Parts: sequence; C-alpha cells; structure tokens
Amino acid sequence: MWVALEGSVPSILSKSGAEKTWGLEVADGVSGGSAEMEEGGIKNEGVPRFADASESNQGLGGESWEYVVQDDFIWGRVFIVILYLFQIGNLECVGSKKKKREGYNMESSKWHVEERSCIESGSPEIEDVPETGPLSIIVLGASGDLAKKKTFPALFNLYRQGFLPSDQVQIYGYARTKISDDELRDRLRSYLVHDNGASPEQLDDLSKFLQLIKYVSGSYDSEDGFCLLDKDISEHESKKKSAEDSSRRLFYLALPPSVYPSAYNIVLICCICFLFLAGGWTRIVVEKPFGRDLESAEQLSAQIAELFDEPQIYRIDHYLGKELVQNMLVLRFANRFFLPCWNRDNIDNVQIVFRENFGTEGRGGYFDQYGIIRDIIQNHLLQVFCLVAMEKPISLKPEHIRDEKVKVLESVLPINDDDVVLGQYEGYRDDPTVPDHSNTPTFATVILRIHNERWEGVPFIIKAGKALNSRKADIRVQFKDVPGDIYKCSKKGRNELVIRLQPSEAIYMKLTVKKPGLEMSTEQSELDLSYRQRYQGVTIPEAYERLILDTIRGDQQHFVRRDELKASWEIFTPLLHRIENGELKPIPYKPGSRGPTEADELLKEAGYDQTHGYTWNPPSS
Ligand SMILES: NC(=O)C1=CN([C@@H]2O[C@H](COP(=O)(O)OP(=O)(O)OC[C@H]3O[C@@H](n4cnc5c(N)ncnc54)[C@H](OP(=O)(O)O)[C@@H]3O)[C@@H](O)[C@H]2O)C=CC1
Ligand SMILES: O=C1O[C@H](COP(=O)(O)O)[C@@H](O)[C@H](O)[C@H]1O
Repeated sequence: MWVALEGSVPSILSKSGAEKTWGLEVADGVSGGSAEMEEGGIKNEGVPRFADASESNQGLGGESWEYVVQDDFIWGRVFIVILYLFQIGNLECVGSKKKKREGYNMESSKWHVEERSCIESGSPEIEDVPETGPLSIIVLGASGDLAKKKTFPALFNLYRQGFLPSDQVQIYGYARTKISDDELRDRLRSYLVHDNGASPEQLDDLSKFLQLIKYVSGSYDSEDGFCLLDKDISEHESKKKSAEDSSRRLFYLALPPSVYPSAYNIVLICCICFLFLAGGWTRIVVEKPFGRDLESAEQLSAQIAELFDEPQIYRIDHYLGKELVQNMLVLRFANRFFLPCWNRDNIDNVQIVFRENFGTEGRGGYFDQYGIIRDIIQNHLLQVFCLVAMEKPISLKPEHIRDEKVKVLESVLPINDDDVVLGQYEGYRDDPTVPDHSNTPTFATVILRIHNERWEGVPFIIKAGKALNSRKADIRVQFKDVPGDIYKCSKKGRNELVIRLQPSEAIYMKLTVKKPGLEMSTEQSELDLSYRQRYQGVTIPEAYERLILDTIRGDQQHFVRRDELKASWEIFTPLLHRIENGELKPIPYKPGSRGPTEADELLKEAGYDQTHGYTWNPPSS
C-alpha cells in the first residue's frame, strides 16, 4: 500500500523502474483516491491521496524515482499529518483548496488571475500567516561559490538593516563538506566585511550575525544529515515561538541544478509535519539555470510542482533584483513622457546589452555545458526584455505583471539564423575543464522580433559576451529620425534613452540641443539622471538582498513563474539545438575586443545608427 501526500514526499530516493511513483509505504488498510495525469506531469489531488502501488502515478518520461520511507521519524510525521487531516475533517475540501490556490489551469497551461485571487484568501501557508515567528533560513550548498559570494552577504546586509531579528531568525548552512559551525563562519567572514575598512560597529554586527549561523553536514540521498537539520530547526522553532506565531522555513537551493530533485525531497521531509501542524509556511528558492532547454525545464518544473505549490516556489533571477531593472515599469508607466511614444511609430530599435571584461575564470567546466545564451540571455536579458516590451499590467499584483510578461514572450517570433551572431573568445578552450573542440558560444547577438501591434518591425537586439572590452549592462532605446527635420539632427545622432543597469546606475536621454554660443548649430547632449550624483548617501541594495527579502515577505513579483519559464525556453530551444548540432558555429574574437565584427554589422543592418563623436561619461562626484 502506498500513500501519496500532497506536496509532501517522504524520505529516501531510490531509483525505480520505468514508472514514477510518489508514495510512502504504509500498513494495509487505507485506500481510495486516484492519480490524475495532466499536462506537464502528475497533479496530486486531495490530501492525502491513497493509492495502491499498482495504481501509482505514471512517470514523466524522464528518470523515475521511488520514495521509500525508512525510519520511525518519518512514520511519526505521516501519522501526525493523517491525524491532522482527519481533524480538519474534509479531505476533498483540502484538495480543492489546493487546486484553487495553485491557480494554474493545466488544460490551457495558463494562470488565471481570478483563481489567483482565491490564493490570496485561501492559502493559509502563504497569505494568511502573519510574517512573524521563528524564521529558519536554510542554505543548501552552503560550502559553494554562490552561497559565500551572494547568499550569505545578502543575509548579512538584511540582518544589519533589521530585517532578520536575532530573536526570530536562525540560519542553517547545509552541504556535504564536513566542516564545523566555526569553520563555515571563518570561510564566510571575508565575504561579509572587507578586512580593512570595517567599522567597529560592522565588526560587532558581524560577530552577532555569525552566531546565528549553524552548519549541518549531510548528503541529499540519505536522511541522516537531514534528520539533524530538522531536529535543530524544530528546537529553534519551539524555543522562539509564542502562541500566535507561525513557523517560517525558507530553503535556498545554492546547488548545481542536477542536485535539485533530490534536494526537493530533503526539503519536503523537513516540512511535512510542521507545515500542517504549525500553520507556518515553507518556501523554496531555486537558482538558474532552470533546465537546459524546453524539455528539461518542463521536466524540472513538473517535478517541483508535484511537491510544492507554485506560490511556494521562488525561481530567482538576480537581474530582477537590480535597482534599475526594478525601476523599468515605473519609468514606463508612471511617466506621461513615455506612454505615447513607446511603440513602433517612434522607436526604431532596442538593444539590451550585457558585457563582461573577464572570461569564464575557473567556471569553464560549468559554463561550457551552458554557454552564454543559457547563462545570460535566456534568463537575465530576457527578463529585462519583458519589462521593456510588455503591455501595462492591470495592477501591480505579481500575477498581473507576470501575465503580461508571458504574453509578450509568447508573441516573440521564431529566431531566424540570419539574426544571430555567435562568438567564442580566443583562449577559452585553454581552460583544462573546457573540451578542445568546444562549440560553446561565449558571445551572442540575437535579434528578437515581436509580433504584436506595438512592436511589429522593431528589432530587439539582445547581446551578451564574456571577455569583452568593458563590463556593463544597459538598455538602449533608439528613437526614429525626426520627420521633416529642418536641423539635420539625424546627421548628429538620434534620440536615445539609455538605462544603465550597471555599473554607475543611470538613466540618460541623448538629445539634440543648440550648441551654446553665437552660432546656430546643434549638437548631441543628454538629460542625465546619474544615481550616484542624484542620490548621494543612498546605498543601492544588492539584487540578492532585495530578492531574499521578497521571499521572506511572500512577494513573487520579481520571480519567474512556471509559464514564463516555459515561454522563455520556447524562444531559445530551437536555436540552442542548432548550435548543439553544430549547424551554427561561434566566430573567434580577441579577448578585450567588442566581440566579432559581424555582430556590429548585424546591429547596423537591424537599423541601429551609432552616434559618432559622442560618449556619455558617468559624473565623477
Ligand atoms: N556562483 C555564481 O556566481 C552563480 C551561481 N548561480 C547558480 O547557483 C547555483 C549554485 O552555484 P555555485 O555555488 O556556483 O555552485 P558550486 O559548484 O559552488 O556548488 C555549490 C555546492 O553544491 C554542492 N555540490 C556540488 N556538486 C554536487 C553534487 N553533485 N551533489 C551534491 N552536492 C553538490 C557542493 O557542496 P558540498 O560538496 O559541500 O556538498 C558545492 O559547494 C547553481 O545553480 C548556479 O547556476 C547563479 C548565478 C551566479
Ligand atoms: O548569472 C550570472 O551572472 C553573472 C553576472 O551577474 P552580474 O550581476 O555581475 O551582472 C555572470 O558573471 C555569470 O556568468 C552568470 O552565471
């Protein structure tokens, strides 16, 4: 007999045969329920759903896993969950609540705002729970690069600003590496404050913050480490909780994506009892790249959807946490200037550009499996593209915004090979972890074309490259020439709105003015909103800091929804497969250059008119 629990899968993954079985072996006697096969995978209906092994859920076509419970610890939890469910009485009711809560119509593959409003009122673990009470932040992969460079520093900054009060928060690092609490703290120290230049106050905060961190060593395919982790979390919760408090568990997967499926399992075991009994919430943050192409991304999405509700899943894209990316919708929709001219009648072309002046630097092995399109374009730049090109959402509700993002992604036409230039910097293959004949692009320019009323005919030129001549990311909206131009402005250059995402955040508008003096001549100048100058003394938060805070607050606006992810992979998968099949080859370029000259030619062909003799320099003070 097998029991499948909604959103909850017990311990121990063991590979099974051709069938995927989410189940938990229990004593005979419980029966009923059914597994329902729907698009994108299996949805568990009702909580819990009981099914014989013979009628267990069918696989998704990929690898299959069987969950088998191995110890009393889990048994205890299952028993408690069943008791709880009987206590609340109506199992069907819970199941339908879940369905509404998810708001995802599997038949049409669409999210429905109406249903999502049920989420707001009907999702106890997301909306109805006060955002107070013990908060456990669990960083899986705590020994890794992302954790030390981004996750823990972001947590430290949040702590310093009072968002992680020590009377509520405990931070856990989890990884296989066998180190002590203090060893992890020592590893992190230099990433949290600079050795020289830290104030006594910072150092004091640092030592208090480090005391909030505990480390648990364990694997993802046995329950030992997890049991320890869970025990610790439960102790923390019972110590810090008062009667009205709820428990909050945030799992941050700072792990290679290949580990995700087994990590979800661990996370679930951690949550199963507490979720039902303590009335708190569990959220899970997953990093990009989420899949390698449409099929693998959908498979990962189906796996995670079997275990968690969409409102619990935070697919992080740190570009969505950057100040000027977050400003994009404000700029577009809160300014009368831009509303009437943001369209094909006025805009000639749009560029979204990411450049780095260093190569893959020790990450060659990882990078070579993905390439620049998967590393930067399919996620970071495409998210920026959505914010530039989407229609105005009905409101600022996360679902309204994400609905518009999906719509514009779905309006992108298939990419034409003539609209692509790929490059690979010379020396990339010298990295011992990169194969000698690697066809992986480290540079790409791709033109996206949108088939809708606003943008028909306007090329969106998306460019990203490593080992180029500078490090910057910006959005460049180039306007058309002035009709009936009496000043011959177009000879000097077109109007451009530039949003400099980094470094030196700025928004500037290139425009034609009269050259000061006695003569009547024109020149290019700019209206310049340089953040450093305009917002002196204001610290711009790090992207991760902002996004982690959003996860604690339960705000999904700046996270990627499942259907967004699918639509983004639909755009790039055919191109990626052509590259993998060797149908498209990267052109070599010199490190420190602008990339292949063919990319500049493509830019010109697309209509971009470069302003010669004009450069914008960020103000020095
Ligand atoms: N690093 C970065 O700057 C960025 C990373 N990301 C994403 O963040 C995630 C983590 O990246 P990063 O920290 O660089 O990755 P790492 O390669 O540093 O891996 C993180 C940790 O995961 C554990 N790990 C590695 N391989 C396995 C395995 N096969 N099975 C179980 N555990 C494993 C290791 O810990 P241990 O051996 O101790 O268990 C390691 O310390 C990835 O999805 C990456 O794409 C996204 C943006 C930027
Ligand atoms: O996700 C990634 O982003 C970084 C660039 O991030 P940024 O915030 O410094 O612009 C990139 O270096 C890395 O290759 C990629 O995985």
